Amino acid sequence: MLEKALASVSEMESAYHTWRNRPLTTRKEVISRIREKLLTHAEQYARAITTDMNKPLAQALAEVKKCTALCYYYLTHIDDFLRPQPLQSSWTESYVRLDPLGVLLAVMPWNFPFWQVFRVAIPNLLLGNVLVVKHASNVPTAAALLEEIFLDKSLGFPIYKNLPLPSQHVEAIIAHPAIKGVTLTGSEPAGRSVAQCAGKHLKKSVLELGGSAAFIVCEDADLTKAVTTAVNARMQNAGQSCIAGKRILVQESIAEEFTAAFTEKVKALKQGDKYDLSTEIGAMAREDLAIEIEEMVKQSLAEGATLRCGGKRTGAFYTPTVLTGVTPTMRVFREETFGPVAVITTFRDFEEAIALSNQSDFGLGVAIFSQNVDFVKSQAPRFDEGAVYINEMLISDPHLPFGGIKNSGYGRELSYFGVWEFANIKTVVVK
Ligand SMILES: O=CCCCC(=O)O
Repeated sequence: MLEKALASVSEMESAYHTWRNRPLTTRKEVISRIREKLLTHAEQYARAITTDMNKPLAQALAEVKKCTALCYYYLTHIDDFLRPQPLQSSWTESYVRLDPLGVLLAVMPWNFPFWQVFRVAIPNLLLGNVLVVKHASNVPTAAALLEEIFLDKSLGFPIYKNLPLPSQHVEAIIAHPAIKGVTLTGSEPAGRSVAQCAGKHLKKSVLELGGSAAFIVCEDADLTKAVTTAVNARMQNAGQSCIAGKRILVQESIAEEFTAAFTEKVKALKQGDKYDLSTEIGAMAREDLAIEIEEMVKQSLAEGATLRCGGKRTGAFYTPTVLTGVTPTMRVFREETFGPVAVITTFRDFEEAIALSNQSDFGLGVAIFSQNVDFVKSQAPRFDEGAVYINEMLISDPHLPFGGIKNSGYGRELSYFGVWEFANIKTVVVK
C-alpha cells in the first residue's frame, strides 16, 4: 500500500512539470470543467458525503454548492493574484512573481469532506502545484469521487491523487523528495505530528486545527438575531466544525432571557433521517465520537453544570444539548466539544468577556454580538484570534483569509493568502 502511494507521488512529480508549464488559461479551463461537474452532479456528490459521515443531505448539498462558489471566486481572481507585483528598489526594475512549488500533500478531515479539499486544491492547482490527498478513512466514497472529479481526461495526466493510506504512513509521504509542502486540517495531535515531520524534512506546512470559539452576546445585542445565529453557529454539522461557537458567553443581565429563547430553538431542531431534506441535525459521524461527547457532558454535569436540554445518546445520535452554569475549569469549557453541545457561561462586563474568550488554548476566531459596533471594533486587537466577526457567526468565505493562531494552527487558506502559502515568492531584479 505504501509502495503504491510512493509511486503515485513520483508519478505526480512528472505530472507537475507538465502542469506548471501549461498556460494559466489552460489551468483555468480545467478548473471550469471541474466546477461544471460539481454543478451537474451535485446530488450524487452530496449523497456520498451524507452516506459517509451522516451530514444531512440539505447541508451536504450546500457544501457542494459552496465548492462551486469557491471555484468561481478563484477563476475570476487568479489573474490578479498571479500578476507580477512591481516593487520600488534601487535597481532598474524589480518585481515579485508567484511560482508553484511542486507536489503538495493534503491531509484532510471528514467533517467537510469536499469543502476542505476544494479550498486547498483550487488555488494551488491554478498556481501550478499538484496534489496528493490522504483523506480521512471514514469518508472513502467522497475521497474516491474527488479523485474522479479532478481527473480531466483531456490533459492526459492526473493533477490530483487520492492516497488511501493509514495515518502511520503520512511521514513516509512527507519524506518523499517530490513533496514540497504539506497542509493538514484536523486535530491538534495530528497537527503536532505532521508539523514535526514536516520540520524534520524541511517542508513548508499549513495547519488548520481545532477551535473553541467564543460566541459573545452583549446586553445591547439584537437578541433575536443573536439567538438564531447562535443556534446555527453551535449546531451546524452536528457541532462538528472547528469554527462552531463552542463557548457561548452571555452578559449576566440578559443571560436568562437568552438561555430560554436559545434552549427553545435548540429543542425544536429536527433531528433524524439524514436523507430527508427537512432534517436539520443528523447523527454524529461515528458512534465513538458521540460516546466521547456523552462522556464530556457527564463529566461537566458532575463538575456542577446544569443540563437545560438534550444529553441523550442513541448510537451515533446525540440529542442537541444545552448546558448552563459552565465555568472555565469544566471540561466542556477547556476542551473542544466536537458535537452538538452548547455551553453557556455568563460575564459581567466586556473586560470579563475578553478574558474568558482568550482563556483558551485555541485561537481560530470569535463572534461578538453588540449594537455598539464601533466599540467592539476598537477592541478587536485584544482578542487572541485569527478572526473577529461582529454580529455574525464565524463562517469561511472564499473572499477572506481563514486560519488560526495558538493551538488552532498556522498559515491561512482562502482569499489570495490561499495562493501564497505554497507559492515560491520569487524576487526578480533587472539592472
Ligand atoms: O473544522 C473546520 C471546518 C471549517 C468549516 C468551514 O469552513 O465552514
